[in-house]
Amino acid sequence: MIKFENVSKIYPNGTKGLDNINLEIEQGEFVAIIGASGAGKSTLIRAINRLIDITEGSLTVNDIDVSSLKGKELRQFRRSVGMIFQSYNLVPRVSVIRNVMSALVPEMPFIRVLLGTFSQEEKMTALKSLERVGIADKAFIRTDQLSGGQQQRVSLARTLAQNPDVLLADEPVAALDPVTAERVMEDFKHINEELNKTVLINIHHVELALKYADRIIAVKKGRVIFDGPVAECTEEVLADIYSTEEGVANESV
Ligand SMILES: Nc1ncnc2c1ncn2[C@@H]1O[C@H](COP(=O)(O)OP(=O)(O)OP(=O)(O)O)[C@@H](O)[C@H]1O
Repeated sequence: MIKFENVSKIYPNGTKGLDNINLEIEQGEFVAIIGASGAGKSTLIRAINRLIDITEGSLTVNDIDVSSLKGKELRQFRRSVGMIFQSYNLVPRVSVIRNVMSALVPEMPFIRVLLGTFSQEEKMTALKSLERVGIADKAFIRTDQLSGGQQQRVSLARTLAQNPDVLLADEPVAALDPVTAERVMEDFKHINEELNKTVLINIHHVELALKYADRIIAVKKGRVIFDGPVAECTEEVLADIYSTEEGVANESV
């Protein structure tokens, strides 16, 4: 379980990124975090694997106090809470399978990703992860020869290969065309349902959030202003989420 208790984040310049967040997310949930630009979505998701430090409150993942982790413990923890970024973060000039295998060896030196040898078992694990997202046939192709959607699926396979309990994704489909974005969301859904991984996606596309997630958490000015099942996230709720003092923001629903 991921548990936020009275969590706030104040950035060094005084901006309040999170303002007294209280949340409980059970293992196996598929949660979409929505909200206007600057609402605090990235801050919330990045706090979970300590890419940012919270300034108040308590944040635990499976009873581990995230704020207290250091060094090796933190690195180990990050293997159980995988992160997928909008920009894929892959090594472009090596094969797809090498990118995936790099997740299997903690702190693998870059040179081993490029040139190193991998065991048969490592290869099989990587291939299984690629199969899970439907691109095992691309395993031996250079990563930079794949489309954006395929690269995002490699990134997903790489994270899966480290066998995390939780998958965090920060705008994973923002750079993709609508059809490819749906395909990647379907991959997340299968992984969530078949492997019981918790999935937390921070996403601008409300229609994708409503289609694939089970639970919606909406943030505004660092606060949770809606938390409930998709069915309860009505037009009125959405209008409130994206409303500004001047009216409904253009980028909204
Ligand atoms: N490193 C930082 N230093 C200072 N303020 C920051 C920093 N990162 C984010 N903020 C501020 O914290 C608030 C929340 O930002 P955050 O990036 O979490 O929002 P978001 O909902 O993810 O936005 P977007 O959808 O545009 O990515 C914003 O006011 C932002 O300007």
